[in-house]
Amino acid sequence: MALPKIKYVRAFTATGGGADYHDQTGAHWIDDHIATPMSRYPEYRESRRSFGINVLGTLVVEIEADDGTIGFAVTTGGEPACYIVEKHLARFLEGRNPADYEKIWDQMYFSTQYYGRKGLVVNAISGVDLALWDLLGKLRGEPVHQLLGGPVRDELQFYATGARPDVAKELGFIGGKMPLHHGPAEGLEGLHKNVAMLADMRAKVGDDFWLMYDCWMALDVDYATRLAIACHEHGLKWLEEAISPDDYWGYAELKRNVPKGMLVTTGEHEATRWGFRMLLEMDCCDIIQPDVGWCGGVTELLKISALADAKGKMVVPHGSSVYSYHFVITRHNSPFAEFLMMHPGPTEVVPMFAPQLLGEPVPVNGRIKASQLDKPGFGVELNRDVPLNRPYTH
Ligand SMILES: C[C@H](O)[C@H](O)[C@@H](O)[C@@H](O)C(=O)O
Ligand SMILES: [Mg+2]
Repeated sequence: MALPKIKYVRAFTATGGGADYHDQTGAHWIDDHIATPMSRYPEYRESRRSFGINVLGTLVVEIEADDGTIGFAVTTGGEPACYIVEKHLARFLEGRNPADYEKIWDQMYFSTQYYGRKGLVVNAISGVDLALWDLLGKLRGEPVHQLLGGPVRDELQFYATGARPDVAKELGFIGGKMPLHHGPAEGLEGLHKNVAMLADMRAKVGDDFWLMYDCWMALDVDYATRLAIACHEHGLKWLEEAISPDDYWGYAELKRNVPKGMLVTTGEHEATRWGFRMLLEMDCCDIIQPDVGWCGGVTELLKISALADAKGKMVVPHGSSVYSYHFVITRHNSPFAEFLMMHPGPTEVVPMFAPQLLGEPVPVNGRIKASQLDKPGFGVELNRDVPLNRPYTH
């Protein structure tokens, strides 16, 4: 059955949380003195918003077919991503068959390679690719996970990212990943505080609940090694994104340095099959964590995941709501998923991309059943009460 052609591609911005989940107002655990590469500057140490972690905002991509069906997706990118979608990428979609996602992806990537390859440009490509898969699912009347080969398990299980693993345990999650608060610029005193916080949380959750640290690129190999060794007695399951995503050599060294039994993970700020091939072939980590809204979309994540599977590595995508859930449930080497706790405490489960997605499923007792992901496409609709701005047209 011939599918209707793509008629329009439109790009909008939205602010206030959602896909750019760091774009929060008021007191929130996700902006509470968290260590970053900017922590070496005291004026930028207290708040990540102070150095602009939320400067982009959300990119909303809409793709409308000839028959009026609309696929959409949200990711991080804001106004500059809108420009790239409207002025550059749209030409490779309008008039095309929505099922031609391989050729469309190839043309989006290689036409922007001279100024893209990672970051904002690949975020924009990812947003278009996700909207295309949403449209394809809606046109075929199937959830995206079915287009990817279908579930390999009956439910997803989640670990929770946030400042309260003790609450996450009560809520039924399989583990808790905490933000690291102190980096090298805060010296030995900061290192001791990091270890003490883990020890305190271990005492609260008991010996078997997973505890992880997310270091958000803030450390160097020496500090990360010392932190890993000091945290080992408190059962740290993994040290995440400890150093710069560009320092593949540093990750390979850190992975050799950490105590046996502790995992090194990274990848949320890596992009494309080529970037992840580097992480895998240089043995940088035990688990790769691509964000499907930043790494190239579903079309590219399929390739990244197959690379990792061939090397016996797990792929646990960075928290990206339904966009990763539909993928994770179809892959054996993705045995669990991340749920980012976006409640300010966090003491409650709220939809990760709130308020942008209507019908966004949330874990109950730390799980989402495959049957909850059975609507066409990614199974969500754009909340039209969220103010949208279309800064460019073509
Ligand atoms: C909690 C971390 O600092 C980031 O805010 C988080 O978004 C990301 O690193 C994650 O793995 O969820
Ligand atoms: Mg992370």
